[in-house]
Parts: sequence; structure tokens; C-alpha cells
Amino acid sequence: MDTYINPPRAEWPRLTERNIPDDPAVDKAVSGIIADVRLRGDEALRNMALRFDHTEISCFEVSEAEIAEGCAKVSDGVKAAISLAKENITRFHSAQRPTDVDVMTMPGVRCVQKPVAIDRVGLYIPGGRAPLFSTVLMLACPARIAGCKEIILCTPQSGNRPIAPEILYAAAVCGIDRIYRIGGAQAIAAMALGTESIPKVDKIFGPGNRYVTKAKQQLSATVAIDMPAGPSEVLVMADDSANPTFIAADLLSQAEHGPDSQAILVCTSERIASETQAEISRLSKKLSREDSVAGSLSHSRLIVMDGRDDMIDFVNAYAPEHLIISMKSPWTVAQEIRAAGSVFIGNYSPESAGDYASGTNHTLPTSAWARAYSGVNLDSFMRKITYQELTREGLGLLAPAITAMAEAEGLDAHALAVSVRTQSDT
Ligand SMILES: NC(=O)c1ccc[n+]([C@@H]2O[C@H](COP(=O)([O-])OP(=O)(O)OC[C@H]3O[C@@H](n4cnc5c(N)ncnc54)[C@H](O)[C@@H]3O)[C@@H](O)[C@H]2O)c1
Ligand SMILES: N[C@H](CO)Cc1c[nH]c[nH+]1
Ligand SMILES: [Zn+2]
Repeated sequence: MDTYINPPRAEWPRLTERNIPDDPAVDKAVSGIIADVRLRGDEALRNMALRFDHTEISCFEVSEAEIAEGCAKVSDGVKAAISLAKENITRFHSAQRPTDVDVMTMPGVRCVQKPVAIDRVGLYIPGGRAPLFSTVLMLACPARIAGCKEIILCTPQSGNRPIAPEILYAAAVCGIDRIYRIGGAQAIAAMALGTESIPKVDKIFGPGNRYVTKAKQQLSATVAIDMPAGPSEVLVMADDSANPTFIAADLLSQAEHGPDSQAILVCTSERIASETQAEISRLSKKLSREDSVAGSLSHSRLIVMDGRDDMIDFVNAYAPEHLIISMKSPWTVAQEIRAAGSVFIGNYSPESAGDYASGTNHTLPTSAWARAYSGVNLDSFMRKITYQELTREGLGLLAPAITAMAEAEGLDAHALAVSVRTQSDT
């Protein structure tokens, strides 16, 4: 991991770059995959499952019997953990329920806004490097609370291994309607376009690798998507009150997601940076996912800044998916953060808590998209419809403004739709 001491601002754009710059080869590969799914449907999906996931698929949908068999294999300990996580996620997301807006903007002019759930949603659950069954809870709980009518799930099946039992169990307890054994960009294309076996949905949710994320972005003209939620990132802000062992463990916890992940420390002290570096070397020897950790750390950074203001400016420029604030008065620092997916406050809030079980959502914008997108939340599964009801008197009060604006825009029929009413005898 490289260390940078007081890098000048001119160098910041380079230091905020991710591991996965926009790669034209990925763009091209993904547009080829989408075109093939569009043209050949299920046949293309079968070929790609063989090519990318080394698996032969006769039936895409996972049967009831397979789900029951998977559920039976999950240990009681994991079932209890899923139950606790589901409770907390449900509690936090239920509290996000929007209320109706019902306002008389003028006498006789009533404007209403009501949330309505999206009917058909498709959830993508990553399964390449690790079967992320926690993501099932993160997506299915809010979808259920919102009241989506049809919830389907796609996840890859690799080689001859069946889909992880924990994914099937989490899907069963969350009431997923149908599960399909298909992953990667092809799964996103299938849910966006529909094939003989996979139904087309209204909106696609879920994180994934660079292929999955690119497919969501390319298909966003065809289907709604939650946001670009690509390879995981964490940025830790630390002052002298931080614990280098905690910081190192937090950085490693995201590095282990894969070589495309990125972990950044921004601190004000060279001591913290060098002790963290030493702790990373010590702790990484104890971890199993060597290639992911080594790959990720080779693009990760330790940055020593001149002071608190520079740290805050850097974080806002980087716009991390996850931000951990290991500093004195962390809530005061947090108030100055304008771009981050999810913020972890103080020394006892590791990102792992939010990844699994505290209640916040772990499906979050990466690659600096936190500047413009929120992470998944209850609202992501809803639309809001507005309604209005005007009385004759209300329309009369508005008529001069509507007519003046319609005429100024040169739209006579708009003015007519008002005057036929205000001048009618009935
Ligand atoms: N931002 C978030 O909210 C968030 C949350 C959880 C996980 N993640 C990220 O999700 C990612 C999961 O990635 P993953 O790879 O483990 O699983 P994945 O399910 O996203 O991708 C696996 C699929 O990628 C396809 N694929 C692999 N190599 C390919 C190639 N060369 N060409 C075309 N397609 C190919 C295969 O079909 C495979 O099924 C990680 O990067 C992790 O950090 C992000
Ligand atoms: N850190 C991931 C979000 O970027 C979520 C996750 C799932 N499992 C473990 N972690
Ligand atoms: Zn994680």
C-alpha cells in the first residue's frame, strides 16, 4: 500500500481514482452480452453460463425442492444471525415509510402525493467470489415493506456447485417469488429485456462486479436501476484517537471483497499511517483471501494530510461508498461530509456492522457516484404519484396565471382547456 504525505491538491484527482477506471474492453464485452441476450434469449444465457460460470443449465428457475433442500443445510447459528439481521433491517427500513402529502395550495386547489410500490422488481445477488446472502436481506426486506408485487432474484451458479444454501434460505424467509440460477451481465440483461424463462422487470437492484455494474448502466435506458453499486470501497478518516489495529481490520474487510476493491486511510499523523501499515501486514497473514487482499491493497492508499479541513475536502472529493470516522467529535466531522454512501461513526462502528446486521443498507454507490446517488432505501422501491382536484372556484382563481403562461408559451389549446370550463354555464 503506498503512503502519500501531504499530497498537493493538484495530485488529488489521481488519488481519488478507483481501481477500475472506465475500461473500454469491459464496455464492449458487456454490450456484446446484452446484444446476444436480446437476440437469442435463453440460448444466449445457457452459452454464457457455460463460458463464464462453467455450468450447464437445463432449468433456470430454482425448484421448490432445491430451495427446501438448501434451507435444510443452513446451520441454526446462521439462521439465528439472519433472523436478527432481518429484524434490524426491517425495523430501520420500516421507519423510512413515506407519508402522504395533502395540501391546499390555494382555496379550491388540492394537491396530493402518494407513494406507490414498483410492481415487478429484480434483485441481483453477487455470487462470483463469495455468495453474498446478506445482500438478499438488504434488497428483499425493503422490497417487501414497500409492497412490491413480484420479486425475482438472479444469482450465479458456478461449476457443478449448487447455489449457496444461505442464499436460498434468505430468499425463502424474505418471501422472494422466484429464483433464477444466472449471474453476471447476462442476468441483468435477462431481467431488463425478458427471455423465454426470465421475466422482464420494472427495476433492477443490487451490487455486482464491473460486468454487472456496467450492464446495469448500459441498460438503464431500458429498465430502471437502483444505482451503480460496483466493487466495494472504504475510506477511514483517523486522528490520533484512532486505533491502528481497528483501522487495518476495517481496510482489510473491504480489500477481501476482491482485487477491484479499494481501501483508503486519510489521517493527520504519520504515526497512525505507519502503525496501520504494520498492522495490515500482520493481520493480512491471518486471512484466507490472499489474492483479493493483495490485489486490492496494491491499488489502496495511506494518505497523511495537513489538517482536518484537508481531510474533509479530500473525502468529499473521493465520495466513498463507506466512510469510517475514527476521530474525536466524529458527529461534528460527519456534519461536514457531503458525499458518502454510508458513514460509520467512532471507533466501535466497523463497516462489517452495516454490511450485515445493524439495520442500514449495504447496497451503496461506488466509484464516486455517492455524489449523486443514495444507497438503496425504502424509497428506491417506490414511485410517488401526484393527484390534484380543483373546484370550479379554484380553477377560476388559477385561470389568469395558466392563461398568461400558456399564451406566452404559444400553446393556445392549454389556455382553451381552462376557458371552456370557466366560461361554461354548467
Ligand atoms: N457496492 C455495493 O453495494 C456492493 C455490495 C456487495 C458487493 N459488492 C461488490 O460486488 C462484487 C461481487 O463480484 P463477484 O465477481 O464476486 O460476483 P458477481 O456475481 O457480481 O459476478 C460474477 C459474474 O460475473 C461474470 N463474469 C466473470 N468474469 C467475466 C468476464 N471476464 N466477462 C464477462 N462476465 C464475467 C460471471 O458471469 C459471474 O457469474 C464485488 O466487487 C463486491 O465488492 C458491492
Ligand atoms: N461491503 C459490501 C458492500 O460494499 C457488502 C457486504 C456483503 N457481505 C459483506 N459485505
Ligand atoms: Zn463487505
